[in-house]
Amino acid sequence: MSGSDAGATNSGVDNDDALVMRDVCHHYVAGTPVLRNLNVAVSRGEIACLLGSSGCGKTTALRIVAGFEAVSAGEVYLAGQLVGRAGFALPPEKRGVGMVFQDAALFPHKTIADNVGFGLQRFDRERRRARVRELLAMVDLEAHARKWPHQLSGGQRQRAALARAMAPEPGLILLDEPFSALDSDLRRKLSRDVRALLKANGMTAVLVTHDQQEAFAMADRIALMHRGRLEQYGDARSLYDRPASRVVAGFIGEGVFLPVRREGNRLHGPAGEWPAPAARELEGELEVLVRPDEWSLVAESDVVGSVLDVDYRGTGSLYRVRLAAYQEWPEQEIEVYFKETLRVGEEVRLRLTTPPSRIFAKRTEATPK
Ligand SMILES: Nc1ncnc2c1ncn2[C@@H]1O[C@H](COP(=O)(O)OP(=O)(O)OP(=O)(O)O)[C@@H](O)[C@H]1O
Repeated sequence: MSGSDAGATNSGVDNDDALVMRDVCHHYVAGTPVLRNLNVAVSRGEIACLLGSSGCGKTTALRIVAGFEAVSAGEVYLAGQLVGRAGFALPPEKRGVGMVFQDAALFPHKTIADNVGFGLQRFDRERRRARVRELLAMVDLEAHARKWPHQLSGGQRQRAALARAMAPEPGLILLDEPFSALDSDLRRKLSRDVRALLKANGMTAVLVTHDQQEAFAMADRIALMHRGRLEQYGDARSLYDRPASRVVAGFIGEGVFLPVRREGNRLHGPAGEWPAPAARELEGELEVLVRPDEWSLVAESDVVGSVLDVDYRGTGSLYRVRLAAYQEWPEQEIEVYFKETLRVGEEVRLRLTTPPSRIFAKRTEATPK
């Protein structure tokens, strides 16, 4: 494909989508795929997040969108325009994409104001000054306009980097682990602030992080990646409540997998028995995900456990409990969350408040983690 194809649009791509990654594949080393048929679309004004553990390919995906890496197969569209496919990659500077990196990457020998104004060369002097002032006010750094980057705190530098990326009003902002160098309180605050700023300015953004809390705090939709594949793409609630796979269930939130067995229309396990779901493909040896807040303490129950340890959480505590053998099921460790105070070693009687709904085929040695 020639560079002149860069302006081509594709009728199959929704023009409301700021970004479409369609069946994107990538490898650095032949035979070792890093991205496998990745499909992600981001609507205009939306904040999306690529979430996953280290090495799952999220930074590679972001670099492909920015134009720093080419795809091996598949296509990338920005605002309906084809910008990447095998053998063709529109250069980064022609993509209208702003970037914020983990370490801010401000120019060390430019003031904060000059950093923010860097992408505004096409503006005349007065307009540029006014826009820089507006942006510095937006990220609450007016008082620091004449300082050098090393004179700012980490959080201030990230805000300056965001202002620099937003200055030319790009169609898309990419944020690569932007808060990972900051302490957890500041991360939380900055995630909220940055989301509010992006939303107030109608910006579209893609965030990369391995931190679920950050993804939940910032993103409208989260693409959970694992080993180069997309496991699920949806809002935080759907990932938490309705994980599409065991990988998602294990990555998002707390909880343990308990073994269960289907017998006819009943599920049997170490914490009782329940009606089985209709899905017939879930047969034989299965596992259910049980969240810590899905247990209740009861006076009467055959499900008995003893408290192993306590993680105090302020409004309540997360307890690790060892269930005694129940019917033919051996001992199991579970996590339970209660407001009640329990002592280590105390015996507890438990019941699941609702029948388990997140049911998966049991993982075997051959199943990827
Ligand atoms: N330039 C490169 N050359 C060869 N292999 C690479 C290169 N960059 C990344 N990889 C490999 O590609 C895979 C995906 O890396 P990538 O950085 O995209 O993952 P990630 O999910 O962003 O991880 P992290 O959270 O640790 O940054 C990893 O196995 C990594 O070792």
